[in-house]
Amino acid sequence: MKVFKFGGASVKDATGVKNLSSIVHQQQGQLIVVVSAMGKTTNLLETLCNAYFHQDPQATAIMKELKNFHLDIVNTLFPLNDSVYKHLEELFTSLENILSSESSLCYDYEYDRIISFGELISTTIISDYLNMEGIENQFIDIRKFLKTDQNYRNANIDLELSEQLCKDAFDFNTSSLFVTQGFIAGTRTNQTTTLGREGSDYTAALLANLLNAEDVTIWKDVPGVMNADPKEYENAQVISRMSYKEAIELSHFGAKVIHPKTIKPIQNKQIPLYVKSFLHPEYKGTVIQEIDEHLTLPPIYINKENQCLLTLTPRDFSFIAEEKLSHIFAVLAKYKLKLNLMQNSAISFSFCVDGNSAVFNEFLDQLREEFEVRYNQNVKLITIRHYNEDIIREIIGDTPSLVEQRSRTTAQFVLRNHASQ
Ligand SMILES: Nc1ncnc2c1ncn2[C@@H]1O[C@H](COP(=O)(O)OP(=O)(O)O)[C@@H](O)[C@H]1O
Ligand SMILES: N[C@@H](CC(=O)OP(=O)(O)O)C(=O)O
Repeated sequence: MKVFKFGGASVKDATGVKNLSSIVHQQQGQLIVVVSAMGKTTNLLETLCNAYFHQDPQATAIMKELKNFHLDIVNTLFPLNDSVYKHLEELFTSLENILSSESSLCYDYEYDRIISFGELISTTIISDYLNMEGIENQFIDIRKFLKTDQNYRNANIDLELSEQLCKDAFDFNTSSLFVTQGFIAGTRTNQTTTLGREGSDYTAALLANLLNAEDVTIWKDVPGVMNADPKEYENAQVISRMSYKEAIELSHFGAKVIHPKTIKPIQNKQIPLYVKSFLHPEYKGTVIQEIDEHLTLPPIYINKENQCLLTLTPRDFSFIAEEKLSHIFAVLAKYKLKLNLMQNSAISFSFCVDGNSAVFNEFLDQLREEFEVRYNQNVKLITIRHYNEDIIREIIGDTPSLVEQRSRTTAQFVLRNHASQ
């Protein structure tokens, strides 16, 4: 059995759905197709959720935009009397019922039940389209089988329970093709949860792990994992082979092409992961797998924008030692902020976190109770794996860095953004 994952970019319009259908059609044997919300639907649903939660009348207009976007795609793909319209209407009505009811006080809970409609709608359209094209498939509502705790917006999988439920649900004696949602899941009591933004890659990896897939293919709008984001660096080259370790490091440092949680489930079962172009399925793409021999990789360049560089100094001039550090880490954990770089001296601790967190001001207030806090907002963190001096010169030039760090394989630079200078 294989797992294919199609992201929002690959199913952003009717052509994308037809393209998915042609890729799936060429596939022989048992297959699970994991799909994300179409195009930028998740972002739109985030604005809908905010409007709903804050009782903003804009919600009606956003709901209309959501419907029109999907109906435009469906109108291009299906005849007018197709049952897909009824299926979509049911989903739109469920969402409108949520919007017309009073919200609970828990934003994250409301977020997950609203945001999940992106994937429910896309998979409904895709499953119906494949069936219409004669590619018989079974639609699975993954929320019933991929079980998590109640950590809404970044839920943790109950692997044991999910394995048992998924093995029953994905019964290849009943169908050789299943279509299901990435990114969303459910609690034991059937509340909807999500796995963290861009988490559909992770769903594909989890299903592959739980069901012992032969391999996983993530279909992207790029020809594979490249040595830089091709949108930022026109000479970017595809890397044809890469170890799990390299891939997890790249995604950790912010290469957006693979979600960071994707690698562990496939590495644990030694399942190869292919990253391929949905526009050119004939290209080889990248394979990520266990690689014993030493691979010489080109310099790989990752740019993480919108970072905040903070420097903390204890108010009483005491050392930044274990106790202080553990307090800082506890505050970071409390606000669910991920450290992207850190550096300390006798009485200061500097670190980068994503600067667009909604809890950022609260986080600062708590740190200020004990530390003097200085920070630079909107800086960028540049990571160069397998660096050499030439590439550092090419990428960084003589731009002064706010912080610089080098290990044997990785060089990192925190730079001011030109726009914010
Ligand atoms: N090293 C890299 N190699 C390839 N693509 C990259 C890299 N770093 C960032 N990207 C970006 O990742 C995008 C694909 O990921 P993403 O947008 O999450 O796809 P999807 O939403 O379809 O899953 C590409 O369009 C590309 O701009
Ligand atoms: N739709 C979700 C999940 C996801 O993984 O999307 P994509 O595969 O398009 O990155 C999001 O945008 O966060």
